[in-house]
Amino acid sequence: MVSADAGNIVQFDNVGLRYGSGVETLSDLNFSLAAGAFYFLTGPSGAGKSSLLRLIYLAQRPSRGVIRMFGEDVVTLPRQRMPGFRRRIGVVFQDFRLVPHLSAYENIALPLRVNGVAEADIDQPVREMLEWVGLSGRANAKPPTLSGGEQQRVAIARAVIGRPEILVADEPTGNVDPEMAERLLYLFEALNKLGTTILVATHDLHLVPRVPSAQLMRLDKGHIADPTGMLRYPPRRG
Ligand SMILES: Nc1ncnc2c1ncn2[C@@H]1O[C@H](COP(=O)(O)OP(=O)(O)OP(=O)(O)O)[C@@H](O)[C@H]1O
Repeated sequence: MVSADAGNIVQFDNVGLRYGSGVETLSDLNFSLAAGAFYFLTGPSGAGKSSLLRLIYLAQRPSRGVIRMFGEDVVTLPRQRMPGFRRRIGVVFQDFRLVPHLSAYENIALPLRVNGVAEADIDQPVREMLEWVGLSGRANAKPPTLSGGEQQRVAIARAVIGRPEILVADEPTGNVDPEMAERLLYLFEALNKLGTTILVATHDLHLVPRVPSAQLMRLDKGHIADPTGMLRYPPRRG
């Protein structure tokens, strides 16, 4: 039997998030993200974009509701299964979050080392990633000596070297110039064409038309505005 969420990589049912005892930061979120699609998440400052992304990359549990990732309920997921789920989700941050005393090469290799990949199987994928993001010549450079755009490309390479099924990026172009922002989007688009689901939170609405296939999710005061109904499940077929 085909379940209602077939084809969805993320599904939120009546999800709410409250920090402390205040009002809910996110309320009544009901949406799904289709595997292989490209989404922009926009909304004013404080709307809850980063909070929503944290729920998706499993850094935060909701206060209520059900979140399914890859078809499984992650709210009740046993703790020991979390690392396995996290490996399927790549994350890119506005402030890069690279390890400053490690070279670009070592930063990109880090997820493989953490996951216990044999040393002999590390060099080739890291070199391929460096080439893909156009930084083969900067392999030995440490993050403080790299430009913002270069650091973000290292961060993207690190996020995708483990071949995640979904890549979540929180304002990834916020600290780079417009030309570099375009270049980063091009990388996200290329990944998407290879089948990776992409979710990019951004203030910058200029980026949206740059990806003609992308769908727009707008968050306002903790609610998702979905005027076209595109985000509802079951996903549209054909
Ligand atoms: N860890 C936290 N503890 C308490 N409140 C929080 C926490 N994280 C976020 N908030 C609050 O939740 C609301 C939404 O914040 P969030 O960072 O998710 O919004 P955002 O849309 O990403 O904003 P911005 O675009 O400015 O980054 C804000 O009012 C913020 O102060």
